[in-house]
Amino acid sequence: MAATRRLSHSVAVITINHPPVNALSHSLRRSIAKEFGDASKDSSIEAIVLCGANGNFCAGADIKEFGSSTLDSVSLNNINDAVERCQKPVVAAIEGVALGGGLELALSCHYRVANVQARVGLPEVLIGILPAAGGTQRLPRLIGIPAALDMIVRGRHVPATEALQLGVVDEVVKANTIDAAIQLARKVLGEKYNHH
Ligand SMILES: CCCCCCC/C=C/C(=O)SCCNC(=O)CCNC(=O)[C@H](O)C(C)(C)COP(=O)(O)OP(=O)(O)OC[C@H]1O[C@@H](n2cnc3c(N)ncnc32)[C@H](O)[C@@H]1OP(=O)(O)O
Repeated sequence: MAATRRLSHSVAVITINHPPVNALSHSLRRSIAKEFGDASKDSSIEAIVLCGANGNFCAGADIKEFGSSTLDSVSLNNINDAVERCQKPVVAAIEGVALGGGLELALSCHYRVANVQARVGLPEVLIGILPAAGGTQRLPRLIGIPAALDMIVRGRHVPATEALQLGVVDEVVKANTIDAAIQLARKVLGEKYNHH
């Protein structure tokens, strides 16, 4: 399990890979933190796309590690804060599911592109915990308190088209989600340079 990084022109594409659903195990979190930190510091990289392997963005915290002491040593909160604070545009490319900590990671990105088949949600309530990696703050800021509360207290999976209407994602595409995310990142970069 690892996060891997490739370059598309000046956009780093970081792929989260922990089959089958890219659950955020301790070792995956450590790998994401390393790849993201390196990409943030690399002056040849102008923007970052985060995506998942195996047809999913990320199903959230690794439930199988709950109760183990590895939970906090590389916290998802620290990763999310670093993503949010990044000076380079960061775009999440969401395929399959972005659930729990997976959606919280995507919410920390500056933009989100989802495949039309994707689903997003904060199902923590269904297993008796809270979206404790920023979801209770970032989601209401993005879509308003009533809609965010509805998602948080029901824990339902929201289809991509509804997520677009709610404002959880910025764009929905039928195919080539990662390419669309790269394009959005390049568009944002173009706008940045046009303003200077
Ligand atoms: C204690 C404080 C911690 C703070 C953490 C910060 C806050 C974040 C919390 C969270 O993220 S909690 C987790 C939230 N996510 C979920 O609850 C998702 C649960 N999973 C599902 O809804 C479904 O599994 C799925 C992802 C929609 C996939 O469904 P599908 O029907 O396609 O496959 P399944 O047979 O259900 O699952 C396949 C396989 O994957 C394993 N798995 C699924 N989710 C997780 C997970 N979050 N962690 C670890 N493993 C997961 C599932 O157990 C199956 O494994 P096997 O049985 O095949 O070994």
